[in-house]
Amino acid sequence: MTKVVEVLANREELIARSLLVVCSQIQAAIAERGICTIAAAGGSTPEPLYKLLSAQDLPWDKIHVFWGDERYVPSDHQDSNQKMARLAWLDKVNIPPSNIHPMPTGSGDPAADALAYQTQLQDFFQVSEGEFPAIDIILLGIGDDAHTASLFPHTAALQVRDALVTVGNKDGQPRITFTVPLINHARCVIFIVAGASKKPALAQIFAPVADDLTYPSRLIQPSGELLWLLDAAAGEELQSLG
Ligand SMILES: O=C(O)[C@H](O)[C@@H](O)[C@H](O)[C@H](O)COP(=O)(O)O
Repeated sequence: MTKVVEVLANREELIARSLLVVCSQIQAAIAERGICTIAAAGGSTPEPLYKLLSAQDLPWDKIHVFWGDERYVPSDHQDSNQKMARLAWLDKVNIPPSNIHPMPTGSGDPAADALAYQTQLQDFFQVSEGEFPAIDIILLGIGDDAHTASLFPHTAALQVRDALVTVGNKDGQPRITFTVPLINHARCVIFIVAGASKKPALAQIFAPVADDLTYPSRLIQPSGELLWLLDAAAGEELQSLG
């Protein structure tokens, strides 16, 4: 694993740097394999990045978009990560609809929808049961509680090691989420974190010793590249880490 921590002066510079990094990773994946697979993060931080991505001249027909997690709501719900990414980004670029792979949330059974997405991933990446595909880029954020994707502290999802996708739990509300092993098999994981509210969580995530189940982002230790892109409000005390 190669781990890089970059602290940018402010949120605007963080998003500008994130755009450069993501576009570079996309171009490298396409150059190497003719295709790029990228998993979008939810929440509010990445939205301005998605807006900038929508203005990029990229070979969208070679780019496949997945989601690392999804709230268990209809795709037109205000809380939908899919809806946010479509409005900010995917509705504005010439990407084939078949290149967009949203997490299903419509069956009324989160476990069934998680399994359905897992099957979609296995079919797309041509992997067998027990195998984990290497997604080129997985974008992540962290919560103030150090969760990432929908891997919340002290939830069952943190322990799942034999599935690609599972059911997350936020305060009793179901989510669909990538599992820790699927994220850790990515070629490149990029955390994009902004705001002073994330400082306490970052201190625990980067601490030499802390409880992984209490601070789930600690579990993200990919075999490939790990990039932490932070604004100073969140990461000023981590400047020297690499
Ligand atoms: O579905 C979600 O909400 C995200 O996947 C979640 O993990 C998010 O990345 C963090 O909660 C940070 O959210 P903000 O970017 O809004 O701070």
